[in-house]
Amino acid sequence: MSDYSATLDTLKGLVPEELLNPRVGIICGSGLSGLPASLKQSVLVSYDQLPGFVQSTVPGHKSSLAFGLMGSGAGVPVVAMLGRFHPYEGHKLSSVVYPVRVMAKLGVKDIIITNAAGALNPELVVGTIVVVHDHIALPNLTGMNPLLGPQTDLSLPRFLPLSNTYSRLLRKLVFQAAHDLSIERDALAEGTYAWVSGPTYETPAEGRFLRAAGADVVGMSTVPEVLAAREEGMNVLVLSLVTNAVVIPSGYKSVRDEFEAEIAGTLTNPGVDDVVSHEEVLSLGRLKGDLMKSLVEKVLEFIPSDA
Ligand SMILES: O=P(O)(O)O[C@@H]1C[C@H](O)[C@@H](CO)O1
Ligand code: HPA
Repeated sequence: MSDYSATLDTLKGLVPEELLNPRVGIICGSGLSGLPASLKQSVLVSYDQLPGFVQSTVPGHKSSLAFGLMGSGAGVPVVAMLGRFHPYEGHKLSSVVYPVRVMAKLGVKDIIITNAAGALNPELVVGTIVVVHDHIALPNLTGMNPLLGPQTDLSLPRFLPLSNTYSRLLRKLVFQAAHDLSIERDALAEGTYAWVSGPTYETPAEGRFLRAAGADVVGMSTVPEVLAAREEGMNVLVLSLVTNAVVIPSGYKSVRDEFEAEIAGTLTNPGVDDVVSHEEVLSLGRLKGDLMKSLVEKVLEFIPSDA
């Protein structure tokens, strides 16, 4: 059984009391660790100081929690993970969601989870921020669910409904925030996130499979955190930054056709296999980090204190 009290006691020794009851939790996705850059009264606690925390090992993820006040005016008390944990790093699912459970014990009511994701929906342009309204989690459907195991906390539900996972109120606030900030309409979309384990990116056929199943974007994180947050009773908002396209709209190009065109001397447009890289993912995070930051800050202004 996890010893949250050791983590909480350590935090009490490192973070001033007035910052220790954050209302909102934030998880920064790949390349998005600058989200809380303008925190007021910011206090950083590195994960290696915290019992129960593992380390983020992925480039673009820092291993620290940031406490502080975010947004305009007095600001909203938040705690932000500047780097997250992924199962593909070798972390157990219970470790991946441990910080979310700590956030719940600190009193977090609303959690804003961000990630970098590949577009499956060909209408989604790279750079779009997708407000996630649903998910498909093949790992969950095949027995890799962070809520599996003996029920150690009887106050939490054993059978968690997922039909209302993504808070309608918080999703609407994103569009209100975008409207207030005069962000162009096409910069935002709504969609379904498919969780895969990674660390491999999808083959084109896997991309088509996930698209056919109804997913708009795909990524290697988020869903475990969402499940733990919902189990803990938090309101959940997920924002996915589209960093690359997974399904190439033109689909598969036959190499036989290409060969035959080549020998007939009619080949004009030889096929190329697009590949995605983590560097590309991070560079999009840098490009769109400020937009994501202003959006999140504006949403914070609107979240009712009793939501
Ligand atoms: O932590 P997130 O989901 O933002 O990171 C994505 C998924 C992989 O960790 C990585 C692949 O580039 O980016
Ligand atoms: N697939 C899975 N995870 C990702 C991708 C992708 O194309 N891009 C960023 N994270």
